[in-house]
Amino acid sequence: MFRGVITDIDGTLTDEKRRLSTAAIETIRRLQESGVEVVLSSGNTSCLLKGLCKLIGTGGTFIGENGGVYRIGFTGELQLIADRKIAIDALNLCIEHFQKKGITLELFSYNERFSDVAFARTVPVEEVRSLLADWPVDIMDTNFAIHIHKAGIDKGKTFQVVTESLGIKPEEFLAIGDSENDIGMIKAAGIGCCVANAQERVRIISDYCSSVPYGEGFVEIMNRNFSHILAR
Ligand SMILES: O=C(O)COP(=O)(O)O
Ligand SMILES: [Mg+2]
Repeated sequence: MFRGVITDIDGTLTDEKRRLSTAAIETIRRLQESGVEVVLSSGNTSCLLKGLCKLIGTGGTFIGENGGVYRIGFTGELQLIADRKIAIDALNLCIEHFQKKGITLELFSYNERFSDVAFARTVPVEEVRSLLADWPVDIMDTNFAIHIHKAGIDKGKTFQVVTESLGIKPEEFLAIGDSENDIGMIKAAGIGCCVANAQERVRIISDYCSSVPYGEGFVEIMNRNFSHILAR
């Protein structure tokens, strides 16, 4: 029986417009109140995640910026896994490169990030990847944004750090996501799941994929794995 759930947000708890599924929120609340530790794990910023933990009703632990930051519970201090100097240098190269083409990158929450940078998918991610091919950075396409961070930063690695603090083994967690930035945690958990709208490279490494997309897919997988709690 799983003691924890680590879940992605955009595309997993939300719909394609990033609107949170109310059914998913209700499911998370019932799991958390029944003693299952629900951890939010996202490319989003820590300030958004702090609010989501409180308003959804998790235990307060989250991973943000694709693994660049995390917090344990509601009282933990925000922890930084890596600073973002190299990410900013890489971003500046991209800004210059696309400006020459008359394209201005739309940055997401630049001032609220500590470890990565993120911008709108108005440019081909493969062009960003080839531009930065020799840089010590990782580029993540989450279907909602393009992220650049120091090489090696990953939700899966930070998940291992978080589980140690929580005293719950990674194999006692169910992980669920939709995009390439979730692959590390999906592989590291006891069971790795994805929603029906997941990228193909996520589906092929998942133990189980829901039959319906987005937040309803999350609920389907929770009902399947926590029926002893949710079927009541
Ligand atoms: O921040 C993003 O780009 C997507 O966020 P997610 O990791 O919760 O899907
Ligand atoms: Mg996602």
